[in-house]
Amino acid sequence: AHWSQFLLKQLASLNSSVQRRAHPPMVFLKTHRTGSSTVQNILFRLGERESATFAFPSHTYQFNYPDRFRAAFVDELPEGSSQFDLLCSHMRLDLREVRKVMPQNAVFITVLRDPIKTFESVFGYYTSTVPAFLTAHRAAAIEGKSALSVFLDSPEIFWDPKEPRNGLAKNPMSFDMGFNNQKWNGSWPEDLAQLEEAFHLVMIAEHFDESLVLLGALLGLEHEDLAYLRLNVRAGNSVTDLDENMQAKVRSWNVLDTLLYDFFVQVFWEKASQFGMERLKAEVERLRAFTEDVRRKCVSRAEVPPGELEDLLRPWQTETATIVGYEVQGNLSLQDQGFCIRMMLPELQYHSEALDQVGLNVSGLVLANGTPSTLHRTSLVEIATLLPQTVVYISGSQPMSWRTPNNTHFGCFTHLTKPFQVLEFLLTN
Ligand SMILES: Nc1ncnc2c1ncn2[C@@H]1O[C@H](COP(=O)(O)OS(=O)(=O)O)[C@@H](OP(=O)(O)O)[C@H]1O
Repeated sequence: AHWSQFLLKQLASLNSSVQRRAHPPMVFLKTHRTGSSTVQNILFRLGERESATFAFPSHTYQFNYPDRFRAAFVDELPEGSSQFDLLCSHMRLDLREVRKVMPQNAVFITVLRDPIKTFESVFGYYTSTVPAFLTAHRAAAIEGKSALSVFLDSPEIFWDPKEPRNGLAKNPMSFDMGFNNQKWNGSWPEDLAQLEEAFHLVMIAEHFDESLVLLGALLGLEHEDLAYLRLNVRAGNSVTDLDENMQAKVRSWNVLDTLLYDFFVQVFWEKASQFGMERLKAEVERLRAFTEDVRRKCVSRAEVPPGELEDLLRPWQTETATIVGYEVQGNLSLQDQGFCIRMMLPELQYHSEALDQVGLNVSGLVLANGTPSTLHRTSLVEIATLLPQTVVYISGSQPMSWRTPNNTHFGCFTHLTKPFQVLEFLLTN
């Protein structure tokens, strides 16, 4: 309740100084395990501050992944908005469908990471949701070996290309970008050329700060907009060190991702040289100095294990990976607190606690009058505290989400430690 109240206050001050968007609309293709949550957090903050209209998925926090994106996956345009300004949730790209939703002048951005690091991270993080990985994990447990090395010894044994949930099991970045990720085919060069044309900037995780400077130049952003904390980081003991032999195996299993990455690294340096290499270097130094100050101001402790984090600041964990987070400094002014917390707020909490509060503010007033009819998207916790009588049920296919019976309101189980207790509470009240 404490945090929610705080965020509500923040919202009130936000609403009183609504700033219109000064940037072109934007699509950020959120690729998996590439640093994309860090970029998304920058965009969430920007969009929130400028009262952008987000194109959010109508269910949970991603667009029916791993299905290919369809315009129908997007929630309705809110009343009073003439267009979507920002789309930045996980999806498997379909350019034509995205263009149906976003304005014509939308800027397209994504981020790619070294394919070896990406695959190691995807494997470690999504072991239990990708069937190919899970089977290898079980086989390895019997043999007492590392799951990744068992998988890489003979990936084809574990990988059923017809199983849609195996999308991330081979060339995960190519999969997210909408390619046929199974094998090279004749349409690859053409698809790649099309992507190069469509994307104004493909950020490179290994040159993250350089990427941010280019992003800033593209969108006219200040250092304050670009300061960031690395989000969604695995604890050291969840990361598998790969020797050269393993690295070679990862590379050959993910040869399309290697092609994709190498191609866009080259495109990246072309953009950088158009910007000016000396200028880029100087800007990166300034951005780093500024970001260092912000970090000192905001963070009292980094790499905090999940068990020691506030619910609000605890990142989503998977069965096989521990994700660490941050503790916020005490003694900050309310405004600084709002800024710092947003910078460390994990994706799911940002969705449910900050962005959906635009609706909550309205509903808060409406609730006071006892008519919940305009209650907008909000978190289950808020509903539980504010409106214990509301009948909320869990939609069968999405165990992480809930919605009201008339389908007008939904949310995600995000920072709840014991979601089912809350559900029980709701049902018995
Ligand atoms: N700024 C920056 N630069 C480079 N790398 C970064 C950055 N921020 C996050 N990370 C690393 O990216 C991994 C998390 O990626 P995502 O947020 O895209 O993951 S997710 O698919 O949304 O779960 C995760 O990688 P691993 O720790 O190797 O798993 C993060 O450590």
